[in-house]
Amino acid sequence: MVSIFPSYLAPLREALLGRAISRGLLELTVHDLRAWTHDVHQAVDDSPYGGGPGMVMRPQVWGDALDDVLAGPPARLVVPTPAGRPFTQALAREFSAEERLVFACGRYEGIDQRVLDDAARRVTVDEVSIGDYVLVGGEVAVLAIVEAVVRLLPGVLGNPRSAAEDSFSDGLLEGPAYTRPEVWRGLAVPDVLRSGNHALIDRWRRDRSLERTHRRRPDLLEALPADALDRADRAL
Ligand SMILES: Nc1cc(-c2cccs2)n[nH]1
Repeated sequence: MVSIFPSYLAPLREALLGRAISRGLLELTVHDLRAWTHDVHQAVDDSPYGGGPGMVMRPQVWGDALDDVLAGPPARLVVPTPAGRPFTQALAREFSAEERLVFACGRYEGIDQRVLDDAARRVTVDEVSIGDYVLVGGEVAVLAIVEAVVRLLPGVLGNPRSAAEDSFSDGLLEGPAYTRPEVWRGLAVPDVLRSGNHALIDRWRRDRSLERTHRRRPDLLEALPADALDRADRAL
């Protein structure tokens, strides 16, 4: 990763991801973009051509940084931006199959477009958005993207079934989950979950997923392939 706030990416070395690094399941290197500045002020941005608010990140600095960081084994350049294509679970899976990913953390007003155009001459460049809202910099987006990608790597999650069964894997939202105690503040766990009848439990869970998806994300239902819903699903 390349960022002007390298410490913003420190959380990637905590907990699950930290353990994956120490277990050699992945390698993480954070570079300070200012290492590639040449002036005494270490300027990384400048006013936008054509006027307008904010600053744009300078091509020379980014160009030199990416020349160095993209050198070595082939990599895919991921650039978080509100103007990017949506980052989805499918894209997370695609990224998790890559040998190497390089993340460029820019500021909201963006990196000079020529940096991405020049990089696209050598590597695949993915401008991705983690949602329709505006952050100040790309670092938070990189934290989210890296967590979504790394959890899919073999051996990272304790239980591989989790990644296979989490929300979006079957195209539906995850339904409600419960654990002990059976009754808490007068609220009881649905009886079916304590019935031991796993066919019934699976059906109930599927129904809750369909219900929740229909209510909260009807767009996901529309996007499902025709054969994804069986007769029992459609009866819901
Ligand atoms: N989805 C999304 C990305 C971003 C930013 C990336 C870089 C600076 S701001 N905001 N929102």
